[in-house]
Amino acid sequence: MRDSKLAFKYFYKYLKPHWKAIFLVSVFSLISTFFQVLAPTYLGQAVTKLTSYLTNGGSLNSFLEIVTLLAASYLLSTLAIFISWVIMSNFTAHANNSMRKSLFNKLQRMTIRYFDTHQDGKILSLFTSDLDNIFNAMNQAIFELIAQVSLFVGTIYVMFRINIKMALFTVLTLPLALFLALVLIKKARKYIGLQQREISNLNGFVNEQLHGQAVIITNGLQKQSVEEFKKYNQAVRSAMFKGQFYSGILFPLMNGLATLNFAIVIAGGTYLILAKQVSMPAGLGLIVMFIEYSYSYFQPLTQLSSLYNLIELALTGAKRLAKVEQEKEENRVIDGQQLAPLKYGLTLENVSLGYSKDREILHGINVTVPKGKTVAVVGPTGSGKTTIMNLVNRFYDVSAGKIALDGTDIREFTLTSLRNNVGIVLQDSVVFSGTIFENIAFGKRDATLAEVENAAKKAQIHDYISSLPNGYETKISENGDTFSTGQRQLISIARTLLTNPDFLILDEATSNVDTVTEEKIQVAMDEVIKNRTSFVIAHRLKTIINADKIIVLKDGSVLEQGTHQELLNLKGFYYKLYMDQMAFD
Ligand SMILES: Nc1ncnc2c1ncn2[C@@H]1O[C@H](COP(=O)(O)OP(=O)(O)OP(=O)(O)O)[C@@H](O)[C@H]1O
Repeated sequence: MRDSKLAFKYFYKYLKPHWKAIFLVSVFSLISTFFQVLAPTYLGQAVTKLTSYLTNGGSLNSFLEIVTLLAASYLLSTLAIFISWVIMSNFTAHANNSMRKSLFNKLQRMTIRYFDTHQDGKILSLFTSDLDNIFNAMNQAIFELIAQVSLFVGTIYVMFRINIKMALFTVLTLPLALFLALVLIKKARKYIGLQQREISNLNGFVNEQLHGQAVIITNGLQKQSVEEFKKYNQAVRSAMFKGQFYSGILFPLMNGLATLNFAIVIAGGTYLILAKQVSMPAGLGLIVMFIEYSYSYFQPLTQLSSLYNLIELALTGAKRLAKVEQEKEENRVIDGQQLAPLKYGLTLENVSLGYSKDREILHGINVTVPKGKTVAVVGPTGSGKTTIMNLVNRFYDVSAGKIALDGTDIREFTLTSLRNNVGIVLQDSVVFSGTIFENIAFGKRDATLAEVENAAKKAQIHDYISSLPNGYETKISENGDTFSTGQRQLISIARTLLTNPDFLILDEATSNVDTVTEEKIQVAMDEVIKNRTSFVIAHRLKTIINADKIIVLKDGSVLEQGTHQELLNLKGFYYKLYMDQMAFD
């Protein structure tokens, strides 16, 4: 129930600005219904007039007048529908646009924890299936709901005004129709919600598989992958079948009941004529009129039940989008301090972190990175190197202790000023679709070509870019095929050099690149850390032997620290790590 409230609130928020358009759509749909309800009375009267004219010489002119009114009713009803559709298509596109914009903006403000804990495919589903479902439902449901409900009420009212006995014959099957509609709609509701969840799970799985396709192929895991996929697909199929069955079966059932109703109306009308309760022309007119009415009060039941599927999908989508809107955002510390140029450096004081409450990853870390110095963090995989980087950039906040820049807790700076001054070169560097120029100038949109070239030269990637036929204007495809992993890191280093951050975190990617690129990365790294305060997360120890200080991390605690030589002299854990790597090289 609370979830439905959430969905309605969501719709209210995005439809409220369009209240004038919704009002106009309502007015025109009511006008259309009015003429639709009026038309059968003209139809009945036309039959009565025609029968009178044929049997006892009634006036042909009055028959023609009624036929003209009948045609006018149909025309005006269609015109009103047309106007509603024009208004509606316009405002629903606008409302959907605002929803899409808000979702994208919200994602920009979300914490990294959200992205760590939600699969990409599921997030993508919000844009594809959920927003699409909402758009489809808004387009069809708003008009149809108003039109069909008013048609239902209007038809019943007019029927009883015209002839109570005929009206009673006509509504004979109504209780059964309502009962069936309610039972089946309840069932459909359950399975359509399930269908959405299963589709989202399937999307998440497919997305994950696509990302890991190379691993799947190299390990010959295609078969397992297909087996796993079958389970997700089977779950979707099962929910889809039940959802579609219960919502789809309503349509033929209602049609069947409507046809049965025609027979009841004809029988009822014939009885009234035979019992001499109405004249033959009036009776025939009533039969035609009530067949039309019988159709027009069953039509809303049929339409609403087929709309139900659409509405349910939209409500489920709205619930999910509303929940995303409620997600915790990054605390941007809007009223915080601005970070001034670094004077002393960075300190980690007794820093602990657990991504979850029950498992601490870092335990009381103490590190100082003096201004202009390079501190390298080394340690076995899973020791917490990347986690430290996540903390300095405030992707996550410390569970205990404090990280300070020039003595001020980094939580006191505005997030923008902190992030503008802390540059990051990730191990798995990302390139975006666009030109190479745009990719390097990503953090400094107003950079000139000369500045971009200069950064690329220092990052050892200029020669490669120049060798491409379109140079800096070369378009990079979405998955960055133009560049190898190492080259992507060089692009990322060039990007960082251009923004010239005060403090740098560099997660080196030398572990899976060829020796030539490795050397280039080494030169680029030396260039980017020159005269800069930096943290280097090192996987290959020979890349950081010149660091001013090396922190050796093991199981989330600092085991040893010192210069390369000091640590070798210790003959401890670092010494062993280094010797192992040298032997391997
Ligand atoms: N977002 C996260 N949520 C929960 N646990 C995490 C998250 N990121 C890392 N961890 C856990 O924290 C521990 C330290 O991970 P981290 O990535 O910091 O290690 P690392 O030293 O950088 O490893 P590697 O050398 O393999 O990159 C690991 O046990 C990992 O499972």
